[in-house]
Amino acid sequence: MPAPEGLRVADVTVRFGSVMAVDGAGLTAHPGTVTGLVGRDGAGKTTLCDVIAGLRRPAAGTVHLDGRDLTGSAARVRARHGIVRAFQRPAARPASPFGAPTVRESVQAAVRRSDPGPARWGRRRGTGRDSARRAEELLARVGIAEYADRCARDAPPAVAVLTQLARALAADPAVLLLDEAWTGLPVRRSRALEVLLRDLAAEGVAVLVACGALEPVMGVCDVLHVLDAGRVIAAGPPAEVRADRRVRDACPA
Ligand SMILES: Nc1ncnc2c1ncn2[C@@H]1O[C@H](COP(=O)(O)OP(=O)(O)OP(=O)(O)O)[C@@H](O)[C@H]1O
Repeated sequence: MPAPEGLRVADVTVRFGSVMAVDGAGLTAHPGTVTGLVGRDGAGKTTLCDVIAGLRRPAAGTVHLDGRDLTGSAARVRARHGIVRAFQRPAARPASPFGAPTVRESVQAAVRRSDPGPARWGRRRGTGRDSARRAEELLARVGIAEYADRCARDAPPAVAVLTQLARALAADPAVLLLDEAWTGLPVRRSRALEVLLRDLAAEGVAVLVACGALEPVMGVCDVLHVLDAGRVIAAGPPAEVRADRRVRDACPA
């Protein structure tokens, strides 16, 4: 059987009024690799990630996963096929009569919600382990087990980012999208995050990380795509991309 192709995004265009946020951009993210999407503030990274996750409809462009055209699919359908986005911050929710959830409850809720569905039968999860145990594994995996009983809303920024990552991992992603995951992480946490992303890639996940600067992702990515004003101006191995003069002009180190 041929190896799965992973994520293929082509010719995506998104306009906000007169602003061309993404201008014919494309990228690939293969299983077993960590791919970086780098560009300065406003380059179009978040908008392109939104398009990939199905949270924003582009004016043009296509999104394929393993050869399957998901361009017109809703976010929940893409998630069932394995395209999972880790958000930077928890989504704002109305106050619950049961009080704000703890970090553990937040991850448990994601585990319970992540029914693989027929599209993904045969993938790793779905062994019948209970959600509580799975949540504990995920908390330990992202390194926040000691914060499990803290209120998720009041957790330190680094713990909030890692809680969102644990929630995304609960869905057993084939493609994991991380937007600005390094923001606010202390050095110890960023090193651990790098190791975790490499481990996920080694398990066959296609990891796609968006970052506002080159240096934080140089050591962890196999391939970088650099966005400038919505266009991909360079793509390739990190060292090659960093040496490109257009990249030095367009992207903070
Ligand atoms: N909802 C929106 N309405 C209008 N303009 C928007 C909207 N979202 C993004 N933009 C504009 O689109 C362009 C790309 O924004 P985007 O957030 O995708 O860039 P980015 O590379 O993720 O930057 P940042 O790291 O600052 O989020 C910017 O000019 C931004 O101001």
